[in-house]
Amino acid sequence: MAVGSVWVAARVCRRVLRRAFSLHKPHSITDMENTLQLVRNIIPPLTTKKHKGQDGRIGIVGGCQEYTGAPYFAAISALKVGADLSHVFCTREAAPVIKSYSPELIVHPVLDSPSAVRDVETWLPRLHALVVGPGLGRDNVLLENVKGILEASKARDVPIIIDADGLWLIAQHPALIHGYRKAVLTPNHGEFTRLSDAVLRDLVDGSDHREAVRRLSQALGNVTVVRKGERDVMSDGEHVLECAHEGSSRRCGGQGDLLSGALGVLVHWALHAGPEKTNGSSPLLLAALGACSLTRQCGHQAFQKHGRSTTTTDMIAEVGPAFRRLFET
Ligand SMILES: NC(=O)C1=CN([C@@H]2O[C@H](COP(=O)(O)OP(=O)(O)OC[C@H]3O[C@@H](n4cnc5c(N)ncnc54)[C@H](O)[C@@H]3O)[C@@H](O)[C@H]2O)[C@@H](O)CC1
Ligand SMILES: Nc1ncnc2c1ncn2[C@@H]1O[C@H](COP(=O)(O)OP(=O)(O)OP(=O)(O)O)[C@@H](O)[C@H]1O
Ligand SMILES: [Mg+2]
Repeated sequence: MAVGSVWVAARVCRRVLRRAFSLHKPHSITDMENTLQLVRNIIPPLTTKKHKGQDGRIGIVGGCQEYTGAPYFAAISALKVGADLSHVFCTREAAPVIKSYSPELIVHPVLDSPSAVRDVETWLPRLHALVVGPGLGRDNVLLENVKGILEASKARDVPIIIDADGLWLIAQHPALIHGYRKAVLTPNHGEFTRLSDAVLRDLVDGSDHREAVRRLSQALGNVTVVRKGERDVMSDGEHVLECAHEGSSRRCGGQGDLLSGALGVLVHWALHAGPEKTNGSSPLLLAALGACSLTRQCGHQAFQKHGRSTTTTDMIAEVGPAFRRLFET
């Protein structure tokens, strides 16, 4: 790209960011640009010196009789963002279906087995992050196994992203995640309401999303909470970030799964980058901001091409170009 067009791209990006991100207290435009620069800072360089796996080995826990698409969307998104290996831990009957969607994924048919916790535990030392919940369903046997997987992951200090039916489990047993500083919860509107009803004693002003998210995070012992919606609002109980990056008006299923898979990789990168790259900011909040802006950019680009017929598969095809546009120009 010519120097002139690099400059124009950077300027366009800065303008987009000015509109897109805001911090809890009024901050200058420079502050916002700095925040995006911190997201860029955590992205590992592509070099010839690495071995397979170094840029991320991500596990997805989910996939059952009813839902096979959600874990696929999360797992393939993790790969497309830049992870090297993506594992899916699902039920026996979901496994051949998920395998048939893509040869890129490593699929373990263990989630409904009596040895599920041990089976996943043997993989934990090799995983950089676990995304729990996409397409998990609400079967009690599976949820019991997931409780054990969460305990084993915490004991090993593995970063955990909890989404979808994983959040259903947390709403019933908040202690499972309370105070775990390497956890990120990604509720949609309904999931956020369910969690707040379960965890918060006093009512929160529903119109003040920032305060509602901050309060929920605090009540859960400062786990990072990302509330998805017209604007994505995220907090670690102390700081609040907001992402209103232009997305699309399509609300087809699976977009949250794309976000959770992308977040798995970005959380690993952010934690691995170290404090000198994140400049004292919460690595999990930076990862969340990155995943939200990327998902919305994918929606925007896919919608420009496909309009009303846009589906999550079209958005996944945009992950590469969207990533470049946001983080590599
Ligand atoms: N292709 C697939 O396999 C997909 C599977 N999915 C899975 O489907 C399962 C259920 O996820 P859902 O997101 O449908 O969760 P829910 O079953 O909690 O919600 C069902 C629907 O009810 C509505 N709703 C719920 N609570 C609401 C509230 N308080 N206010 C307004 N509307 C509310 C929402 O429209 C929501 O989509 C999860 O395992 C999820 O991962 C989704 O990820 C979509 C794609
Ligand atoms: N009203 C909206 N306007 C613009 N973007 C939105 C809106 N609602 C959600 N999004 C974006 O869509 C993405 C997925 O959020 P959504 O609330 O659809 O998740 P979800 O319901 O968990 O999805 P899934 O169907 O995968 O379970 C997020 O990046 C979010 O920013
Ligand atoms: Mg969801």
